[in-house]
Amino acid sequence: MIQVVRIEDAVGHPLAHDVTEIRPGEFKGPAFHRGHILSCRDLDHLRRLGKEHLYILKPEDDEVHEDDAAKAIAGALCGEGVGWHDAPREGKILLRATRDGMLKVDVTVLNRFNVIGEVMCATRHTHTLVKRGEEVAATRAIPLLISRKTVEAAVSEARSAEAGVLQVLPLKRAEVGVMITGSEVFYGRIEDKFQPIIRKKVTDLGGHVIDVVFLPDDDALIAEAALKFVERGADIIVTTGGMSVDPDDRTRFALAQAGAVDMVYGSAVLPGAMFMITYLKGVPVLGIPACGIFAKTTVFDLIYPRVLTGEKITRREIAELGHGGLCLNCRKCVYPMCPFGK
Ligand SMILES: Nc1nc2c(c(=O)[nH]1)N[C@H]1C(S)=C(S)[C@@H](COP(=O)(O)OP(=O)(O)OC[C@H]3O[C@@H](n4cnc5c(N)ncnc54)[C@H](O)[C@@H]3O)O[C@H]1N2
Ligand code: MOO
Repeated sequence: MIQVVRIEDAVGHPLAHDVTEIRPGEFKGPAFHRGHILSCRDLDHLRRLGKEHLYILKPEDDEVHEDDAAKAIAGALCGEGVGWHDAPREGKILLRATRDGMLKVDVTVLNRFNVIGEVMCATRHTHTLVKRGEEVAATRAIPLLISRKTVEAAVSEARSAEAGVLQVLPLKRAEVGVMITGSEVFYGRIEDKFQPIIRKKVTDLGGHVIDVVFLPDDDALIAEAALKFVERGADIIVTTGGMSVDPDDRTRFALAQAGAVDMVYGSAVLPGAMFMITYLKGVPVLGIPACGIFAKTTVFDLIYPRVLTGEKITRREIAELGHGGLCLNCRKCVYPMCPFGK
């Protein structure tokens, strides 16, 4: 139950909720905290905040205070690698990464949770790379007193996500084998431009390049080199070039001959329509088309971190990249602070 009283009559009573003050460009936050015992000295301050009345709360059994609702739903939303340590502020809880890694949001369950009404959770995009301590989401109840049934429905919806609606998955420090294909590079007709690009992308995400091998457009040699990397214990193999439509583009055929399975060739992303991912004796092999030497960011940057979390990439995961998968080729690339891959 909520009772309204004039602020003068609330003196000596605890505040029912945080009272917000906003001074543009200067401050936004609680001027008074829930539980603060109101004194005469507070009255002018409250009037400056536009408050002439306050609530006295007497929650019924079937009602929950916003702070308690926020704690219940936050607990239900968090999976591994996500948590919070601060008390609710103005009824809201900020959820943070408790380790470095990739934020994974169960968007389907998040949408079902937010459709319930009277509760909300706003998140960063799924698959964003985050550092320990960074904000990943925030959640709260909308009313000051919310029905217990609604909180229970929200908690149960959030828990329907097996691993939690929000997780931060650690990235494997991968040992990566790199195969640079193309007879023009192998025979020295042109200088290789791929090696430094791949090395940087691998090391930036904590990986180590085992070796870089150069190969002509020859099925048998490409197949043999890939199998050798598997034998040498590579966690991931990256191949470059030879991914499009001419007869010398052999990489995907060579890998199939080597025994690679679950191959997805072609992606709903530009740059990177000619991308390939396949699995050779369980080792993911990522084929980067030659656009990777021209464009700073490609489908590789979207998929590679996911592979480092151990996610199995199928046609479905590649297809889902189509929405938001068009890079605008900005003069100065600011990825990931742009719509690409979101
Ligand atoms: N008629 C069509 N042409 C192209 C298509 C298509 O569908 N129809 N796809 C285009 C797309 S999309 C891309 S991306 C590229 C993909 O090319 P490939 O991965 O097959 O690359 P290559 O044919 O082997 O080489 C293309 C170009 O890049 C140079 N290259 C390759 N590797 C290196 C390297 N390590 N260092 C320096 N330069 C490299 C190569 O010499 C060629 O000039 O195809 C489009 N074309
Ligand atoms: O694989 Mo290519 O992007 O579509 O240039």
